[in-house]
Amino acid sequence: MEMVRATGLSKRYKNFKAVQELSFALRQGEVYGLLGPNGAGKTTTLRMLATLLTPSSGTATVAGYDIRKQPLEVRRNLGIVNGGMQVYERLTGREVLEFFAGFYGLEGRLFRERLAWVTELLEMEGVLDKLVREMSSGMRQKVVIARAILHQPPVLLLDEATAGLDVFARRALLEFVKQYRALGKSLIYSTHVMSEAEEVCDRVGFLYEGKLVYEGPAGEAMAHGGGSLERSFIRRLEEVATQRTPEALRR
Ligand SMILES: Nc1ncnc2c1ncn2[C@@H]1O[C@H](COP(=O)(O)OP(=O)(O)OP(=O)(O)O)[C@@H](O)[C@H]1O
Repeated sequence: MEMVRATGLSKRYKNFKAVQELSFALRQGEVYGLLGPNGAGKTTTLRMLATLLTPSSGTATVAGYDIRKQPLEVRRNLGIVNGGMQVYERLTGREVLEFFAGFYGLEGRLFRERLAWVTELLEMEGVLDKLVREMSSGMRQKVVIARAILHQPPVLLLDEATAGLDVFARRALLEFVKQYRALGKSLIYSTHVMSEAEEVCDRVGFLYEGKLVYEGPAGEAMAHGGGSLERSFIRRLEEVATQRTPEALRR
């Protein structure tokens, strides 16, 4: 089953084409790596899927719901972790989660059950009663992820989720990705860190200047780079860049 289906998804900022005619699918129970260098259009793509940005053309479905016509249903079925770890500095982890749970109508016993669920899944016992302003980056990131999955969305979008994390927090994040997938959930994992993609992604798409220039199973992509996803990625992007360069400049 397809949990996300993008069809000709595009975003223009004035005359600049940030995302061009993107078509791809996220299947149930897989981690799809959206891989691209800075500025390739990863964040723009994920924000459109999460109904935080309106596409210029094209559309997508999330869990079968159209992002343009059914944004509320889309939001109910999706969680997104993007753009830093800003959370309310003066609240404790528990208070942050209680606040967000309200948006999903999770109260009383249901909230306590979900809190127990995320606490165990993310190993965040020590974080709940700490003030956000006293938390490390890794602890903050756990709160950010916890708030994105309190409603147990079938689709989770992670945008450069390991940026700024130390080795332990990064490891915890990667293990969480695998565990969330093991629950039958579907994830889009955006990154430019190829070693992370090698570890957690089932399929990958290479995004370059707003276009999908390669898509395939992670193993196949690695094989194109002699066993290295990084080599495969660089090779493909160089190929595309060369094709684009006028003949005269190539000589
Ligand atoms: N609001 C905006 N107005 C104009 N241009 C924008 C806007 N937001 C993004 N862009 C441009 O669109 C392109 C794609 O940006 P986007 O943030 O989606 O890339 P990204 O792949 O997530 O990169 P990064 O890894 O650096 O976050 C970039 O060239 C960026 O400068």
